[in-house]
Amino acid sequence: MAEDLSPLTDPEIDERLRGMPGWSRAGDEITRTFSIRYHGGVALIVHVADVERLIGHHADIDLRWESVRFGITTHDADHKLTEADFDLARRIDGIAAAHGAV
Ligand SMILES: C[C@H](O)[C@H](O)[C@H]1CNC2=NC(N)=NC(=O)C2=N1
Repeated sequence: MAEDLSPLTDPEIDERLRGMPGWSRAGDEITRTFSIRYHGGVALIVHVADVERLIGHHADIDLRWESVRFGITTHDADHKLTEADFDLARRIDGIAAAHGAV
């Protein structure tokens, strides 16, 4: 899938985050932590991984007993933030909601 991997500017990043409650910027990645009990988190990750494989964009994922943290940046853009990161984040929000993660 041809995608625009040009790094976003700080104002563009801030503008996108304003419409994505729960997500925040940590350096050159965006991150969100969902509360969900362990086995729910495993199922959530499997679902997210399926979508990541389809879109060719992957998050760093931290699975714990009561939470799952996603961190996203674009490796191919020298680990800068691009539109692909926000696209994946929006997809994760929809999947997490379907799994009852908050
Ligand atoms: C060939 C493969 O699609 C690319 O290496 C993809 C894989 N997943 C990726 N994930 C992320 N987060 N950034 C990338 O630049 C990236 N590139």
